[in-house]
Amino acid sequence: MSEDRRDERRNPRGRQRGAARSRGQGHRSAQAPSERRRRTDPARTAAYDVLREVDTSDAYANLVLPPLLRERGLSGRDAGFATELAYGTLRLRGRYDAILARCVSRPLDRLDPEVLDVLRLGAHQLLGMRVPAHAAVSETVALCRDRVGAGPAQMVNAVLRAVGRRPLDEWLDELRADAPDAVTALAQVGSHPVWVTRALREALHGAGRDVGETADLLDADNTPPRVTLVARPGLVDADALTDGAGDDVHVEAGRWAPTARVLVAGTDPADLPAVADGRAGVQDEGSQLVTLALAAAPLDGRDARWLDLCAGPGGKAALLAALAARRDARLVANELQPHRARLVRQGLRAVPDGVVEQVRTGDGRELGTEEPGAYDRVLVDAPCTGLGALRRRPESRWRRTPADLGVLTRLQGELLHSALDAVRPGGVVAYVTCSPHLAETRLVVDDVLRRRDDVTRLDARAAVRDVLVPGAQIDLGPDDGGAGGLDVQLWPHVHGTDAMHLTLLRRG
Ligand SMILES: C[S@@+](CC[C@H](N)C(=O)[O-])C[C@H]1O[C@@H](n2cnc3c(N)ncnc32)[C@H](O)[C@@H]1O
Repeated sequence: MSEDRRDERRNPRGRQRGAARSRGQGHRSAQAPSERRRRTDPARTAAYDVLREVDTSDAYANLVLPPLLRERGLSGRDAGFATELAYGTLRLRGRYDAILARCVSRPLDRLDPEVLDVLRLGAHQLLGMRVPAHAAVSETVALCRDRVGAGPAQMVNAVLRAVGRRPLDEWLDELRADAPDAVTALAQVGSHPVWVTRALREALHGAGRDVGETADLLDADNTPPRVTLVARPGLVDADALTDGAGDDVHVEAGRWAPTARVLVAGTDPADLPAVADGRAGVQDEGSQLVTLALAAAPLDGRDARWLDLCAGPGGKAALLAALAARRDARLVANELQPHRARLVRQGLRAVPDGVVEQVRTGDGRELGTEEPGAYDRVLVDAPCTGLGALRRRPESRWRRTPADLGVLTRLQGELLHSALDAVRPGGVVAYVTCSPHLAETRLVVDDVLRRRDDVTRLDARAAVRDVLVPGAQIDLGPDDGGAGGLDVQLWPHVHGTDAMHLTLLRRG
């Protein structure tokens, strides 16, 4: 640790902790050595503070952590440690709670939330990071004394020693053996809520895949994705994406989308000039694929006016606009939330003048009535549970509830109806969700189709295959001849993308 960092370690009276001790001039308190308040590690403290903020303010960890690291001057290895500790603990919280419940004498929901978060942080250091057991326990006990108080420190010490007595594999075997059923076992080991685990298992089955893949899917959700960039066609050549960036920035081609490049070295994507000026952006490869597929879907007649019905924050709108520019088409981007509509405008800044007809703020459910039959291609990237992007937001799986589904599926159905009214006869609508949940994907589409006789389902798989990197062989699941054989469902554990769903529909 640098001298600068040591200088920041001051006790509440402004005294520097640790420095006096390292000079051998430590003031001895009247407390026994084991009770003496220890210095606390700033990286662990930062991770703890993030967990508390996420718990008490419903904050997103990935918005809380970076400014907190900056504010406290944490960088390099300390910042990396704090990040892995905070995000890893949030992701694997369900697994650790199942293990901790075996080491704590009372139910976990009777512990103070602050103490439970300290225990989770200790469990992640012991079982999920390569922190030596003695350091994991003693540093976490010190954190407990500093942030929560001396009272629970002894209990934290005893519980963490019990957790550290066995390796992770043994704990997981025990969870599997003792779980009341297979879904609970998967949920505990894979650290997902039981209802989410069940829904993902059903979604795999619904897509014709083996439910035995569920554990791999949960594992993939527990693995932070690499940063994927989109080179917006006509605005920047994908092979020139890193031009003007430092020598330490390296990208490699995406697996599926010709527009995709994966950041394999270098840090902040915003350091790339093409990203800074909007010719490129950060975008999951699955999002790129479904957008490219909508633009490529076969269409007879006019192809001049495209609509993005739910555009905020604008990743797909920017790709659509770049594609529209090359085809002399114009794009209207609609978004309900004014602040997200502003983000859409910002995301479209590199698109040539005249291509974006309008960024409008409004309820997409009304657009079909306001502008019937006015568009040739429409994207409905519907608001959804986001169960397909759990790997991006460490805490999100614990926030969603099954009750969210009822509200969302009604909205999704209404937006799809509106889109089908807004497209001209012969035009194409893409229904997209970043969730594989059957209630949000196939069931929404089937329900809308049952109520209308002017819509046919198109072969979305063929449209996706048409836009792939030349030579790429994509496994889109078995062709069962039904809707599952036409729709596309991508998976993190199979494709390395978010679990995006795509249905393509033609009106008339
Ligand atoms: C999944 S996000 C779209 C992501 C976007 N296509 C992208 O790639 O950046 C769904 C968006 O729909 C918006 N939304 C929610 N209800 C809406 C409504 N009734 N009409 C239009 N947009 C709505 C949300 O505010 C959110 O920005």
